Amino acid sequence: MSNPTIKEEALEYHKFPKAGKIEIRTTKSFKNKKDLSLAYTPGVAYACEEIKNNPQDAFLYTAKRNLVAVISNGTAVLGLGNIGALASKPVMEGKAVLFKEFAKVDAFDIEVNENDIDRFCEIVKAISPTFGGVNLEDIKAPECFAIEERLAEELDIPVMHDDQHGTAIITTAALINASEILNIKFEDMKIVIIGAGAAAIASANMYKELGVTNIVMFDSKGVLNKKRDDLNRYKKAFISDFQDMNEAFKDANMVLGLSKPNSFTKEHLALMSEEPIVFTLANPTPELFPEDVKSVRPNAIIATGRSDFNNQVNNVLGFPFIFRGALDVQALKINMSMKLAAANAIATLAKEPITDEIREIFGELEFGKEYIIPTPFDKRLMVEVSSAVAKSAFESGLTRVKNYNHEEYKESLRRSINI
Ligand SMILES: O=C([O-])CC(=O)C(=O)O
Ligand SMILES: [Mg+2]
Repeated sequence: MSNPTIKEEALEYHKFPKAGKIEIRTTKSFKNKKDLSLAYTPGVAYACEEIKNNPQDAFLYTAKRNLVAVISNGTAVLGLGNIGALASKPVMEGKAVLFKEFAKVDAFDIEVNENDIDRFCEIVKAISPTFGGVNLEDIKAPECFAIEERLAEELDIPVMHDDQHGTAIITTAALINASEILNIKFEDMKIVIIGAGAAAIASANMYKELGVTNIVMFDSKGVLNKKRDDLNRYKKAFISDFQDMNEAFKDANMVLGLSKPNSFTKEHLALMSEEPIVFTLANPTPELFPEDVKSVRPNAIIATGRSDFNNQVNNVLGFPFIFRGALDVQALKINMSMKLAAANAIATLAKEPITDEIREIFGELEFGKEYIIPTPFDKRLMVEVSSAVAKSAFESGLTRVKNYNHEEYKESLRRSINI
């Protein structure tokens, strides 16, 4: 990851003109004594009383309606590992920036010094009244699974572990389009997954929903198969009959890298089908760089998690818009149907001609091997993904709002970003 030019620039970026990347702004007029009496005492007490009598009114009188908590304990930060809560703060502030800039969602970053599952859940539950949604971030597996399951069950606001589902949704969108370009059916695919952490398990679960059955998964100790006696229940769900990497890669149609640099090699790629799908998503340094992939499989469909190559498969395409949609219908949960709706919306958008704005930033892009998913700057993501999520939440009966008009909602999203 060592890159001296960008390092200096990045540190300057974080430091000036003000330390960090976010600040709080007020949304109401606050100029005189009258404003003071409305915003603060005595006026504020009326809003408190309304909420006390009807908790639902918090969505009317407070920022809860548009506020997401980005919560981490810093145990699995990017590909940097367990760097602790404080050191994770730049990433969490970064997520708050993306929420705001891409989807107009307000987000507080909350770094929690707590690795124990029970205590972590208690902390999140205790602070949850503040928020309309909880985005769990960079929490290591397997703890992340129990934490998300419990919080999703016990809270009445949507909870999503971004590294699991944000990433899974994007890799699914990319897989949907890659398989269409290559004309391979999901049920005929052999998929190798390198890594068995949060994102890997969630991606594999979504691929099963698409109809993929032949998945072989590796963790840092090797292939997940019957011989292993050290697997937790999440990994056990993905044991296969394969014995090693060579056998796994033989004629495989896709490899999904969610691991670390060099966790598989060009020699492995050379065993794959002639036109494989190769997603090397370790951040910030991919398992293999695109030029290495191309050197052995020139016809591959390649994606990384980074913004400096084509096909950025990164959860930034998902979480801002998923929460936008979930917040707008006051969703109670984020279920599989909402996630699949998001993945399909992302996939479909890549097939639309790009806008002039995108052309100015990225040059010409056309649906195909070098452009399988939209860029994060595509404003239409907010319209398409958020509305797909909102509609699916409503149809699943998981919303507080009682009425939902899909076309009206889409129109309001378009208006809010002037497209
Ligand atoms: O932050 C990113 O680029 C994607 C992500 O969530 C991670 O790598 O943990
Ligand atoms: Mg993350």
